[in-house]
Amino acid sequence: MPDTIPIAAVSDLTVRYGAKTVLDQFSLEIPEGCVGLLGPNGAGKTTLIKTLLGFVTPQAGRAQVMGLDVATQGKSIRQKIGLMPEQDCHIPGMNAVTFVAYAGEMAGMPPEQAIRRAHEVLEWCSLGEARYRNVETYSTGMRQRVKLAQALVHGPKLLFLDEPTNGLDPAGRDEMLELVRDVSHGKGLSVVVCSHLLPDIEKTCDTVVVMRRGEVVRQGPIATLKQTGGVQFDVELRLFSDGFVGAMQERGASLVSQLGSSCRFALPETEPAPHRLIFEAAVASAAQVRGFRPAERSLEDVFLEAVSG
Ligand SMILES: Nc1ncnc2c1ncn2[C@@H]1O[C@H](COP(=O)(O)OP(=O)(O)OP(=O)(O)O)[C@@H](O)[C@H]1O
Repeated sequence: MPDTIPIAAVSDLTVRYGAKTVLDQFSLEIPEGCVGLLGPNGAGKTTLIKTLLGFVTPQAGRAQVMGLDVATQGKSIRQKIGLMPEQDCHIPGMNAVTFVAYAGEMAGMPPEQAIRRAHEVLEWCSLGEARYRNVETYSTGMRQRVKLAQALVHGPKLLFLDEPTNGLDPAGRDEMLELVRDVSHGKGLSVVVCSHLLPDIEKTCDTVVVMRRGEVVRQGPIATLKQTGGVQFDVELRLFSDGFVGAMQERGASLVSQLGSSCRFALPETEPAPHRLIFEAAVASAAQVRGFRPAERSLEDVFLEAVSG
């Protein structure tokens, strides 16, 4: 369970579309901070977000966002959150500043305040110079940034971003990820990012929730999920040495992988002092060890393991 206060919590939630059950007695606490919501297509991520926003009515269970009940306080929730949807959401014929200010008014801001904030937030999204242009004339990168601006204009405490880097080139993607990181780590907002791009999640999020077929199959801080439990170590040798591998094996370790002079070993789970074992093997085989550290799995490994189980 997360050790921070949940920004959203659902318990025993069941959501069906007709005869199709998408979430079945689903429970989850989303911690504060920047959280990645991952899962294969059809896992139920969008349905969960729609339910949290009060757009989909569950058949059973409870859901709360920032302490507000989704069933009875949907409007208050929508005024306190920002949503950057996956699909375009601009209004044809409207320029960016008018559109973003309109989004602010829809969230309950007085018109003058909404227009002032629209200018500020468009400037922050690097759209200051283009703010009087119709959004239809924008490039894909600019459209993504105007979607972020409309989600931020009313100063939400929680932001939902659905595929924020969709369709962006590498430069646009970096720019968007930097904005997301700044929002979540520099401005103190909680952010939930839905993305299929695991590197994007690693660059922006602290924790992840992995869903599969309407269930949570992994959850926790990315750094913790990537650990191999301290049982595996990466050892960097000056030169690869069969003698060193043999000496490690004699001490109960096994070679997991090798790339050039880098070797990954699985150590006995009961090994109390991995560093001593590595030094002893180096001395016994006259190999030069340049460094070693507990091995980490990639987020992709964590994800694949979670969704294939
Ligand atoms: N309005 C709807 N009516 C019927 N079925 C729906 C509806 N919306 C979603 N579904 C189905 O519910 C399941 C979960 O969909 P959902 O969009 O929540 O998944 P997702 O994890 O967000 O997927 P993706 O990554 O593809 O966006 C899918 O099988 C989808 O076809």
